[in-house]
Amino acid sequence: MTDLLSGQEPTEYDASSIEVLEGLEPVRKRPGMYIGGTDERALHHMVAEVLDNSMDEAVAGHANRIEVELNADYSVTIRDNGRGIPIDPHPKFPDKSALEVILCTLHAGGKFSGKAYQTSGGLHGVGASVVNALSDSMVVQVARNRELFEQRFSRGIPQGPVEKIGAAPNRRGTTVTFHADEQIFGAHRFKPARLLKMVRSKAYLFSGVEIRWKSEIEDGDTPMEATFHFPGGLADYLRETLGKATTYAENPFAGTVDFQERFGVPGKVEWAINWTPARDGFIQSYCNTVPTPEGGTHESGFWAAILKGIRAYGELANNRKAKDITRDDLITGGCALVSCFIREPEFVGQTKDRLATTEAQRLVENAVRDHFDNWLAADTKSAGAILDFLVLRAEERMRRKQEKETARKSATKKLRLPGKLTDCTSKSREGTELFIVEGDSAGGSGKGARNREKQALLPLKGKILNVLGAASSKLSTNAEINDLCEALGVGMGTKFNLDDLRYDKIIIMTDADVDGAHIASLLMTFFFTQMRPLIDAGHLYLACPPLFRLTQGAKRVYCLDEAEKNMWLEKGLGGKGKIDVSRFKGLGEMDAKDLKETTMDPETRKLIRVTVDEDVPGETGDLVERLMGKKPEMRFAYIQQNAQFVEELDV
Ligand SMILES: Nc1ncnc2c1ncn2[C@@H]1O[C@H](COP(=O)(O)OP(=O)(O)OP(=O)(O)O)[C@@H](O)[C@H]1O
Ligand SMILES: [Mg+2]
Ligand SMILES: [Mg+2]
Repeated sequence: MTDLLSGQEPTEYDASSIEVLEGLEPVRKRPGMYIGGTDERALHHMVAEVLDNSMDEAVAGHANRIEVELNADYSVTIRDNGRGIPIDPHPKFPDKSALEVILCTLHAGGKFSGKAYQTSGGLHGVGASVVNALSDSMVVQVARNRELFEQRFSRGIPQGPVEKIGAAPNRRGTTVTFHADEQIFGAHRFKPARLLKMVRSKAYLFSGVEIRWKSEIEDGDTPMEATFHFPGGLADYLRETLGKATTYAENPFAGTVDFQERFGVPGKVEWAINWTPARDGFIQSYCNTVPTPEGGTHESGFWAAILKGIRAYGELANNRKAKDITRDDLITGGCALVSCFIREPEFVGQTKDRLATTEAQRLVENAVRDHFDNWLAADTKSAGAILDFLVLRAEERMRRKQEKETARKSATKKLRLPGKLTDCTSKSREGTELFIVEGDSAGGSGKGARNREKQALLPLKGKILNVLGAASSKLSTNAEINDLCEALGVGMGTKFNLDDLRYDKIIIMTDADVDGAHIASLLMTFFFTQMRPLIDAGHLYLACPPLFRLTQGAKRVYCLDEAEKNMWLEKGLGGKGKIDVSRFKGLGEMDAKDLKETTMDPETRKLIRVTVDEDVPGETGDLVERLMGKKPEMRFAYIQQNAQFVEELDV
């Protein structure tokens, strides 16, 4: 089709069509980057992306009904009665409809400026196009101006232009039907129960929408048809979640505050919380109806309001012990739902797991605080019960800490600690972390980067490699292994006792290269064979050091791998000038500040909890393989899979 030689006008083969192909290719190559993997969770996330777009349309006030249908062939249809995706030619690509640009181009969307949407879950302009790229068939129908249009795609490639297929006198909106590509997702299939749960929670999050569910596939007692509309919002959601459990407050503390009315900025927050002796506490938070399983600023704002409120109430009630209540006591004891809507939210990571917008903290805290004070004052019976319950929890926690402290003190007295251990100063195990680092150089910047009170460092020499896989008789005579055991305060194999463990988190921090992955996998194998309960109790973690630092003017980002780097290069950081790429060869090359920010500081780092999946035979072997593999996306896939383990609750 090139035409310089033939002298013909290049008509179809123009720059824009090239961009479309390049645009979606990385999505199929590295689905993990865009949809968090190729596993069951990622598959279900495909529905979330399309549903989120309809929810955005509803929250913006343009739709009040959404239908979600799981069809017999496992394709999914999502229909809304919103404005309909625009189908007129796109100003930048005049030979294409906006619909095609949206579905075939990354970072094309109507939610960047806040003109068409005020507080949307969508913000990257990638969701719909990613689903399109990963579907072997996608059909989009748009009813606009009394006419019905349709365009078909396969694996992100249009199968023809957008066409008018009929009249639509009484209807408007968008209908998307997609079938996930088995080349990408293999044998994973949609689970009706899981989809239903997602659909219901969306309906709870926005009372202005009615969501209809229909499934042609049976799944236990999951209904084949249902209609969800919850005018009671989160308060009802919480009541339903808690079921018959007795609660300290008869009615949950629940409410909603419009930021526009209160603070003059767009958005709102809705919340519901109650306390019960019947179960452990939990919090499920959302921003613009997108679940944020890792929390973030809206959650911290919420807890800050509750904490200050309860302490102030304790003071009023002359309960001196109220001041001992900490945020942890609240979190472990309270059952909470928080949903905020803000403009241009900033999330950490591609899958929007944690909210980063700093302003949200202040907005939510201020909004909730007044209401909480009033609520406590108005219902002194509930308030008293909650206060007593929380004080009790605080006392219990302090007693446990005291016990542990004495245990640790006597343990440390008996113990000889290895000379190269840089220990933390905290006297109790609670909240402490041991970073196992590779070599002395990384140890150097680690010392500057750590939090002295809570974070300890143990450098291990490379030669430990030779013995980690060995039988335990050989292990026990090895000096490096002995140092490791002494630092941890535990023995190996049958001599292992979890109660003696001197730290809360054991974090393997190796270079983000093949050697590093090798050492990490050997260490994991060691823990798996010699100290298995430590893994099962959730104490073992992997640090995630970045591979690259990109700077553009004043903007700076760190990238975990090549794919993420390429994504940023393509997208730009939003700063001025050219993008400068520097590659970290090893942890030792990073200065303390960078190391802290990217890898060690609990506020900004990312950690992977190491888990053992019982259902998958040979999982550890496989895991070692994957971590040792040269491909960064393998590592990423592993990260995502573990994330799934933690987040199962928050579909
Ligand atoms: N159901 C819909 N109704 C109306 N417009 C839609 C609908 N679905 C998608 N769009 C339009 O298509 C654009 C692109 O959607 P896409 O999901 O790709 O990105 P996004 O929602 O902007 O951001 P994100 O990648 O975070 O989801 C949206 O910004 C919106 O303008
Ligand atoms: Mg979207
Ligand atoms: Mg898009």
